Amino acid sequence: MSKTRNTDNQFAFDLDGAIDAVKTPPTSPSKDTRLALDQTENVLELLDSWQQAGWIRPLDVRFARVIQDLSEEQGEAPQPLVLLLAALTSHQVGRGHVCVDLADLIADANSTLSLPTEEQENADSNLNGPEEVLARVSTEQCLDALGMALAVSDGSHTTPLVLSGTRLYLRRFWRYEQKIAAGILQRLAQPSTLTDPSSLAAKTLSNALNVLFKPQGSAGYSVDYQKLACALAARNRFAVITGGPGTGKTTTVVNLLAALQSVAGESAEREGRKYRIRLAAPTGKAAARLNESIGGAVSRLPLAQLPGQVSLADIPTKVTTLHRLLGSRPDTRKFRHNRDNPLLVDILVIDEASMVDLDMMASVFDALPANAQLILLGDKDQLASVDAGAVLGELCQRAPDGHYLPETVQWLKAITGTDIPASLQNSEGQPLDQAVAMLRKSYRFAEGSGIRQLAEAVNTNTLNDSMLQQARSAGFEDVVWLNGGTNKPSLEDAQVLICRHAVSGSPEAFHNNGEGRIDGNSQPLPPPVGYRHYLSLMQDHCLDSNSTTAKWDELARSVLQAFSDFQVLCALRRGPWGVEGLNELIADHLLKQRLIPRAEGWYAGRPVLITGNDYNLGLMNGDVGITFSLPWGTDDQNNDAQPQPVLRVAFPSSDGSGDIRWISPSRLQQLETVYAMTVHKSQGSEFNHTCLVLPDRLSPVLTRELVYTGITRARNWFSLITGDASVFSESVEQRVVRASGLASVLSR
Ligand SMILES: Nc1ncnc2c1ncn2[C@@H]1O[C@H](COP(=O)(O)OP(=O)(O)OP(=O)(O)O)[C@@H](O)[C@H]1O
Repeated sequence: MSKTRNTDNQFAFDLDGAIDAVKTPPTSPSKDTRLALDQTENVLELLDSWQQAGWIRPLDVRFARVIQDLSEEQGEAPQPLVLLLAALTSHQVGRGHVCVDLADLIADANSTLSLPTEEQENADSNLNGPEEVLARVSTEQCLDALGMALAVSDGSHTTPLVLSGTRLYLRRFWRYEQKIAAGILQRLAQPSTLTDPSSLAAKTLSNALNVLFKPQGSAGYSVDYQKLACALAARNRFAVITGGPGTGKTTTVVNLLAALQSVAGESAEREGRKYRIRLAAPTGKAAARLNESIGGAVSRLPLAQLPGQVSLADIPTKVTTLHRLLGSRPDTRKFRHNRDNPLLVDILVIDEASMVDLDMMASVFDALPANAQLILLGDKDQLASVDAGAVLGELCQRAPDGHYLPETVQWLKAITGTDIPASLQNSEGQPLDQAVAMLRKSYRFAEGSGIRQLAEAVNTNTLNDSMLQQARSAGFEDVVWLNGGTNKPSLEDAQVLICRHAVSGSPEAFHNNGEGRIDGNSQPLPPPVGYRHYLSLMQDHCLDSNSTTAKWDELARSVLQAFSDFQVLCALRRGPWGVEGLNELIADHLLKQRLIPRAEGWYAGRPVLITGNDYNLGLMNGDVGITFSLPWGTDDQNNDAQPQPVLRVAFPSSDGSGDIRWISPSRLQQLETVYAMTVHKSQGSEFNHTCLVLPDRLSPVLTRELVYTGITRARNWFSLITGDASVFSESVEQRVVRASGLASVLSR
């Protein structure tokens, strides 16, 4: 269809069906059926009413109005259906989708848009929902209307909306997707000296991998997936290594970097120059965690046995946040490093890549030199990023089945000596498949670990009665479903349970009272704890105004460490089962137990979560601090007065140095108390003991990915409290599917 300026009349034919449909809605005859797609005013009125009902954001309506204005400026009569689709596309981006697939929208508007949300569904509303408004509009009608609108293009010229097949994008997000796809494809197409197994580089790689990975003995895991992952990632300028908790992503990447430096050290072309490597993570918390684990892994490297004279200095151990790496600037989304000012780096490793949204990933590709290697690490099954996109999940969609081409299989055999299982081979595998590796064995959790079994069962949707029964009866040594025996506890009973558990961690509820376990290093594992653990440490210290800053720093470090031994996680924000309700409930209870001096405002012991990046203070979204009362402050109003205690919040420094930053509460802008944290916010963190609280009814937020992420935040102990026992299994049935075109662009 050619693009011409249109009048409403030209649309009459296309939209007849839609207008008709809205005049006689099939499902809700009592509603006002005049709101229709025949007039621009009607659609704008409808959008306004959806906004007033809280179904869509003011931003979504404004976007539709911008499209209207642009159309009018260009002498085009704004098309009602286009305005509606524009607002819905904007709404979907707000929900984390990259685009709207019109075919999905038309097939099932309700579940595609989640409008009205479950909470709003029960409200007494006379409104026509999208399902009713779009009933009998076909995908073709949408495509025709968009095809004729001047505000829409295929991306080849600048328009606010881009249509690609049946996917409708806001231009910005289409551009991000294109940039990422181009960055990946151009890297996958770059030739590598490692491709020829007889080359010096390939032989060095093979030798290095044989030093780094000793032959595996245990039956059933004779394939060393870590070694395969290293080989695949070494060969490609773009690679992804995915795996569940404790599958050795960090260990693998350290070995990979050592192997690559070996290759560089032996390379005549590089004259022995080693690669410039940077390590980054999306949040300060994730960066700090990698910082902690990577140092140990690097120190265990058998460097002396590696070819190429690799030294400790060649393997970085400092992890930075992506924002810092790219050079974020206050008040702008643009980074200091970009295409015109690329990063000075040969290899960039990004950990916890599931948390990286489309916007940030596009910025990474923008700032990366064209021949720099990018390696993404992460757990593909975790929740997707908070903002739009599910980049890692999409890139790893095919990872479980490998899809390795015959030439990849032969190359892997030559380099690693490993026979790739037939189930992972595919003569029609795609280029991206050849650069994605999945780690399949957990080294952190023992075979019998309940955390591991529960996480796997949730992930594969194979939860069964016997497993649930085992959790209820403390049959696992590390998992307990505290009120699993009650199908529908009263809110009061559940609240009492949550409070008690939050204080003590309920060791008595675990198998053998949580006694007698040993950790991976054969050391005794202390029983699970609750918040009393860190609060007692704070109360029992004997520091005073004569104590040095170093002593206070040391105390803050141990209190912060103790705080990370327990965390209540929940799915929702509002209501008694959400962070807001639970934070209040737990704080009140801790006050009653005299563990904190007050339950509101600022007080010693208050744990806080930073909820927005503050570049001036060097604090990042996700950073956790604990409030202390320090004895050496002075009254700001009266300099001659005796020193008064002052409140300061202790944050661990994000550079992994172990330093403590003491910040005055008045300087902190965006934060919340964090006795309870949403599972979303907990991504990238890990706690010795995690308690997951699920509400008394299902909502769209409760998904398999959320439950899996919640369980896998637990290192040693996991407890579950439910408002309704069935919500646990029912949540696992629901999936997060984000609309996006990245996988499809990459598979072309
Ligand atoms: N091949 C291996 N053989 C024995 N132990 C291993 C192996 N790989 C990893 N480990 C051990 O398993 C534990 C988890 O490894 P690692 O931290 O590398 O996993 P990860 O996937 O990065 O974990 P996370 O889930 O925290 O991201 C560590 O104690 C590590 O030393």
